[in-house]
Amino acid sequence: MITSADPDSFPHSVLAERHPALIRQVRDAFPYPPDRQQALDALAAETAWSAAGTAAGRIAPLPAGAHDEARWGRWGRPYVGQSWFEVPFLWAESYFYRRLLEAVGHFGPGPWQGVDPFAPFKRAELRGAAVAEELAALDEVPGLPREEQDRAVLGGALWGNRADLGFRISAGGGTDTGAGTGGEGGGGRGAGEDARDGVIVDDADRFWRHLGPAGPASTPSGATALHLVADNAGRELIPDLILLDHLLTTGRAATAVLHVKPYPYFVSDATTADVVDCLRRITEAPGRAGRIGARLWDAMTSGRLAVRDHWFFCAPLPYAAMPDDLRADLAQAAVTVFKGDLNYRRLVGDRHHPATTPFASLTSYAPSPLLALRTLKSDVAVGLDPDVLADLERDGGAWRTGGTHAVVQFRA
Ligand SMILES: O=P(O)(O)OC[C@@]1(O)O[C@H](CO)[C@@H](O)[C@@H]1O
Repeated sequence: MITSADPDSFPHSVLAERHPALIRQVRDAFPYPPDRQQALDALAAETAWSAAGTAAGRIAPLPAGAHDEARWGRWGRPYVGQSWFEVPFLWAESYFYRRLLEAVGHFGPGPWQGVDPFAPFKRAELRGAAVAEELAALDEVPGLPREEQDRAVLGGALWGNRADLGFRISAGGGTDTGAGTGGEGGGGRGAGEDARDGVIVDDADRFWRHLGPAGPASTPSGATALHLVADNAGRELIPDLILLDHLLTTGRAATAVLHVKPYPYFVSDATTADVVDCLRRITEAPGRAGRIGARLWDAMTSGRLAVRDHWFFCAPLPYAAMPDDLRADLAQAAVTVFKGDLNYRRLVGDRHHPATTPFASLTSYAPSPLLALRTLKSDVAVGLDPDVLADLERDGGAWRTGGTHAVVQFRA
């Protein structure tokens, strides 16, 4: 199990550096009243790594009466009272976001109920020049041969995962709330970069073959719905929505389901409000993007594209432990696409797996065929060819955590 105990490890840097920076940024982005500021300060003190090289505080429970107190009570029983740095990394991060929302009053009651503390960063990114450029580039896609169109939309969704705002806090870019300038650094791929560069496992052809040219009815199960478990909003969710439009309009899927988070999470993870903001941004764009936006809007209003926000998507648990209702929902999918690093950690288990462990064996519990689209931003790596792994190790560098490499992994 991965923890943050080793001071030289990536998880340690997330807890000791990324989380305090995030608390400061959220505090600066809103005119919170004194009680909310004090709650943020208390969280910063509890979660800090002290100058003496030890954990400053111990994990506190949720306040009595919190709407999800029972659930977090169960999930946190082994960990409350311990050091944040000794418990599983996945649990610590997930609980940190839950506590941050508590501190800003997101769950109410009170005037800050429902206010997304990460909204200023997400909005700045949507207003940025990078999004405008990426939307304008869609005008060129219809001129490409069909296979290249497939590759372009899948590559957009894959590399869009590099544009996550939490990742940017430690990549040195910080987040930004300034109109027109937000979210320019550390984003997706630049013009002229081949979407296949840096892809260390590429099962894209198997995915397209599975869906079949004749449409979703030709998948082995006959299922016709494509499910996508979203990750970040903004520069990641826009290409995800474009991928869904592509799958619907080319007949690869009859319907689509987009799974989002029930509350703000991991800085920029998408909620229903973010889907609406992104859809509006696409719809308002000139050219082909605007037409795609209008189609997606129709698909949502007609029910061909559904949005769901199951509570399990913010749970600190691996997907192997998904509840029966979510399992039954995903079982209807021709394919479920899992986006991003955190979903990947939950898919295969947040553990120090040998990197050549087969992806299919670790995900055999999943109720439908699945495709993982992930840029590597944490230590977990599986399903690698031994030669590829040897090359990566020889080159050195932070290939596991730097967002420079990606995987497209399919399990039928
Ligand atoms: O799921 P995402 O958005 O691709 O990545 C989330 C992430 O940035 O957050 C964690 C650290 O906070 C890392 O596991 C991972 O790099």
